[in-house]
Amino acid sequence: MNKLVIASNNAGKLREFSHMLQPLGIEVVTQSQLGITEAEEPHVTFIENALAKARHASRLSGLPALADDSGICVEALGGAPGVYSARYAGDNPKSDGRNNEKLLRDMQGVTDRRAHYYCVLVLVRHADDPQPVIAEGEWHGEIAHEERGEGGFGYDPMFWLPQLNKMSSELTHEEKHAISHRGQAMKVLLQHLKVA
Ligand SMILES: O=P(O)(O)OP(=O)(O)OP(=O)(O)OC[C@H]1O[C@@H](n2cnc3c(O)ncnc32)[C@H](O)[C@@H]1O
Ligand SMILES: [Mg+2]
Repeated sequence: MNKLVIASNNAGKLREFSHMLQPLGIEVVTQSQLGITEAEEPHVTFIENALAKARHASRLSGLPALADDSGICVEALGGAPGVYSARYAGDNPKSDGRNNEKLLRDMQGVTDRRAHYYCVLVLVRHADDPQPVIAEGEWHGEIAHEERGEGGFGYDPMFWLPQLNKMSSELTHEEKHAISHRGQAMKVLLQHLKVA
């Protein structure tokens, strides 16, 4: 398998995937480059949404497809926004800026700031693949009291890493991949595929 379609329209994820996969000589094409529209994400679990996205892109492209479903889960909010992270402040249109503002508002006066990112990656070799390759990762930190930093995407300007004394938006690509939910999941996925 040397060509893959990435079943995502999130520019931040796509940047991270190209950093991770290009050095391995895997040719990647994005679903939007092939004119494939976004899949529905109607499910309440990350894994079901990731499978739906991967199968959709593979069916329409005829290629193996890699999907990522991810989000941030905040302890004090009972795990929200979770699977709804991309559309926390509404989906017309989805906006990282408005999501972060809403999260800051919802966390006003909350002292327990613990949160984790979760990512599940699903690779299907063909649309009806009965044995999708599945890998997951978690990354623990805290929700900051204000936004900071220019790197990353999504909730990164709010995700505080106490051990590093940094926001995840202040990490380089390499630093983020070494420890992030997506970096961990990718490492496991590549082990399954015997690529790395
Ligand atoms: O479904 P696709 O097309 O891949 O793009 P999406 O943005 O809708 O992606 P998800 O449905 O998986 O929603 C995940 C959201 O969680 C957030 N998120 C996930 N990983 C993140 C990361 O590494 N850094 C910052 N935010 C992240 C970000 O807001 C995403 O929009
Ligand atoms: Mg999505």
